[in-house]
Amino acid sequence: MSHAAAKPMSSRPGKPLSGTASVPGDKSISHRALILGALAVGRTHITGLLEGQDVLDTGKAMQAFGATVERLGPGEWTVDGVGVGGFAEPAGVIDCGNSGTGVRLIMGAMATTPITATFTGDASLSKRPMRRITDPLALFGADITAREGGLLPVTIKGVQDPVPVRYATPVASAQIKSAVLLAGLNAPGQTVVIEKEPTRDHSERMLAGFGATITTKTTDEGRVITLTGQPELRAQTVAVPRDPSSAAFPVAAALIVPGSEIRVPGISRNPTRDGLYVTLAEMGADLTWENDREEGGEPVADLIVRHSALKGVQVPADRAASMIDEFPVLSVIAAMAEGDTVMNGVAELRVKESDRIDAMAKGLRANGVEVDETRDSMTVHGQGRIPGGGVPVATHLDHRIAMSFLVAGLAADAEITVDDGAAIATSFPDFVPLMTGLGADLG
Ligand SMILES: O=C(O)C1=C[C@@H](OP(=O)(O)O)[C@@H](O)[C@H](O)C1
Ligand SMILES: C=C(OP(=O)(O)O)C(=O)O
Repeated sequence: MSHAAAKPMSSRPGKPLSGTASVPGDKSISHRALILGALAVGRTHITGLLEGQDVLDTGKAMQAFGATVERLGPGEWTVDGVGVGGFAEPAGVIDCGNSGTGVRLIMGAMATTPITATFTGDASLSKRPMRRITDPLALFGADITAREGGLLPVTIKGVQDPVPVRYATPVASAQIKSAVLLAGLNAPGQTVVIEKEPTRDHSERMLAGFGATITTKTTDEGRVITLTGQPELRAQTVAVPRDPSSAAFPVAAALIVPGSEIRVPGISRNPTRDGLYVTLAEMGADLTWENDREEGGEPVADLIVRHSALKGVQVPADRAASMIDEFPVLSVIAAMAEGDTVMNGVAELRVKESDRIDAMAKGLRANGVEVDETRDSMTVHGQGRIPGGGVPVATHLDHRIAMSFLVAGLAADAEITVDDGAAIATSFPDFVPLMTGLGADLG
């Protein structure tokens, strides 16, 4: 992704949306399936893998560390793992492209093996904070150098005889938690992560699925996750469920385009990922869940969404982690609602692929929507309409900013343009055909 040419895109109001939106595999689970597959003994077989650039970059990295990663067909992959502690030293630099999850989890996975690796990424990833990962990895004994400010490129000299770590995450972040747990895999004894707010628990679920001993207890300190180090992970069959964060885009479009009704099958109902859906219900969204079931160790259901008259709400800070990637598109939905929507406790949005509070506020204002922001909150003054017709929105290599504004244009009074939609391929390569298949006018 590092040198992709800018790709201006636009969307405009049109007919109601209808049909089935089969969104791709979950990005978080896809990264973890490749990484744990690489650390297991035997051949892991994955179906429904997200073939977005972020995940493909993680697959390439696992190859560079000595695993064999092969594509059998669409979404169907195998990983022949090297076992915990079996990573080989990569011959070249590990380029994680646009992916915070990829780079941070892989740093954790290699830091307790006596090999050296250098990590880079694109212009967006190169601005994102890495000390939050390198600080706890240094506690295991890894020797780490970073560019000034704790930024990429980062070089990690993994430690031969790591010590286990007890670490309280300073911010709610599944990436920090997961990096520490993955490093703890090759440390003797028990590695403990404590998080005040629950964050997505895919690492815990999948580590248990691959045979690790891992427990989670809720205490006064928060969630205490304890992993017993040096397990033999055994290869698994992983069916990746569909991504609720990708589903948020067609769901949002159906809610705000008059006359729409769509079906979105197989959406995760994992409580660590469902904050957007809780919020939408409070706003008055017409959501019907059907066929509750389990897929790939995750609770899922099918969702039917109809266009709805929505009202603004207060989103509490303690819900932020469970919908952290959905705030950009929520701010579009909020603009189409009546009244103010206040999103609290969202400072982490400032260190994603872009400063998402700033990017959404500027793009919405340019398209006639009033927005206020503080360091860790954003308020959208909903007026039941988005005028649109603004100058092209700057997306800053951020897929979710691009998709959010393309959804906004479907319900705006006039066309909305983004300066660059190339980054959409990092998480949702078939976004355009999926949306046009529902009847949307965008591209
Ligand atoms: O662990 C993960 O797979 C992710 C965790 C979140 O990041 P943080 O841990 O930085 O909040 C999220 O924003 C990202 O898209 C995926
Ligand atoms: C923040 C995101 O991803 P990452 O941190 O993996 O780049 C995202 O997909 O919205």
